[in-house]
Amino acid sequence: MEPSQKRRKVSFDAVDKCDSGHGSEDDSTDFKLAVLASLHPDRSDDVLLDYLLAYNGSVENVSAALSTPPKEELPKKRNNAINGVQSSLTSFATGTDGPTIIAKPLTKKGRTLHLYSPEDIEAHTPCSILHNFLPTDVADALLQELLGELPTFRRDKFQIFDRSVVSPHTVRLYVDDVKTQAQYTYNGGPIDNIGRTTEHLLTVSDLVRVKVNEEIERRTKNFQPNGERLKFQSPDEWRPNASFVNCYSSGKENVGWHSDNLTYLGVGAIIGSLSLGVKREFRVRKSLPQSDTSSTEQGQIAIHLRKCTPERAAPRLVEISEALANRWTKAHNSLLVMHANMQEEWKHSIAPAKAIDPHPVAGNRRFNITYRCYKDYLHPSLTPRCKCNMAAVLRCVQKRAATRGRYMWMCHTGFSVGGTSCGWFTWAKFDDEGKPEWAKGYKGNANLPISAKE
Ligand SMILES: O=C(O)CCC(=O)C(=O)O
Ligand SMILES: [Fe+2]
Repeated sequence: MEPSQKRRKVSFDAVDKCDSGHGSEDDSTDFKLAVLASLHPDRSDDVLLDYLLAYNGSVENVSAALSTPPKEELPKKRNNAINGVQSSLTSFATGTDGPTIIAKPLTKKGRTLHLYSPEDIEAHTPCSILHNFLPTDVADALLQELLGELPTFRRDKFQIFDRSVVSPHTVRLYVDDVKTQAQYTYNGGPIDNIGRTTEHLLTVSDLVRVKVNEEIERRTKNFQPNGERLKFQSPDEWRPNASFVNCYSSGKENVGWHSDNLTYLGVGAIIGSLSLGVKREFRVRKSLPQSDTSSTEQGQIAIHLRKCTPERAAPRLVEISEALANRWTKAHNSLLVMHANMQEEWKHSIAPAKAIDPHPVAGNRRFNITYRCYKDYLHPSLTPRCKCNMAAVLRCVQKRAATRGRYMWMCHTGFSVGGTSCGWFTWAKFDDEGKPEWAKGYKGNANLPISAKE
């Protein structure tokens, strides 16, 4: 079969469309969830998943059921509740002095494992979190600035099949060098509200740069095999030059399961993600290849993007409840670092919140500023173009066991409103430092085929 034909499967990257423009996905369940989340933003992912299972995966039937007043009862099919128990992973630690990496998944499909301490988070996910990151006045100034910027934020619009969908939160991309970076595209078209990095975004960018580089070093030394860089991880300093800013203006606003789009970030991407305003729950889960036993996903892990009080730092097995979650110390100002391979192997989301504690300045809003280091050698003027003559997008295969971990360039036009994909794709080649063939200093292809047979 021609590679281009394989790539026509629409489910391949649909969640990307629902997540403000920087995700990737190749799981049809997630694709369906993304469509449903867009159509029913008032329902949580968990509820939508239950409905999907109950209606045998039919998006149409779920949507009809959810739209029918009075609310249709959910047919009983699953007996495992989505929210099982919550635990601190500290209670699973093996008692060694150094950080512990757990080889076996601790989560089962359908369970949420809550991580409260930074130690738990970094030992069990490719993330590290720092609470109270910025000096208070700096955080406040940035928050005020972003509140002033809000009228320029937009909802992403994209097309799934013949349906137009809008993202369940608003976004804006800020770049340091408008002249060259304004050419970035999204969903196969130009981005019409790219802004120049504002004064406070720039001040904070420098603080984030220093901290993220320290965290990369710590991560590499303490958690990566032999204390070395991962394959494709750049040896260069991480220098943010763009920030993708998300605003969730109420508890209903959310972002569905996705991994961030690698097109400009490149392979082994690292992201510094700063939260301001209302606390919200961040969920991560590892993707397992489709051939892996009965389950294709682990249960999800919820990272609390807020400071925990000492008495909550290591709860043992505690029944889950929204009330418990809402009693955590209100914290904006946490910096989450998503390390190399997170985007290739994990997905993340912000689930809708049933209740939120308003923030004294932001009200019901939460901002998330994802500082990104867009590579000059991945500028759209340099990357491959599809048959529509549009800059292609870079994706990593997460699901298919035979090609998992391989990167590809592919046409993305099919998801722009009114657009049709040409179906073009080609496997991508990078050296061990994550550089493509056309980059200065490229040292040869390390991304060899996993399987001889394509
Ligand atoms: O709001 C967040 O914390 C996550 C945002 C996100 O996933 C993204 O910008 O890609
Ligand atoms: Fe993301």
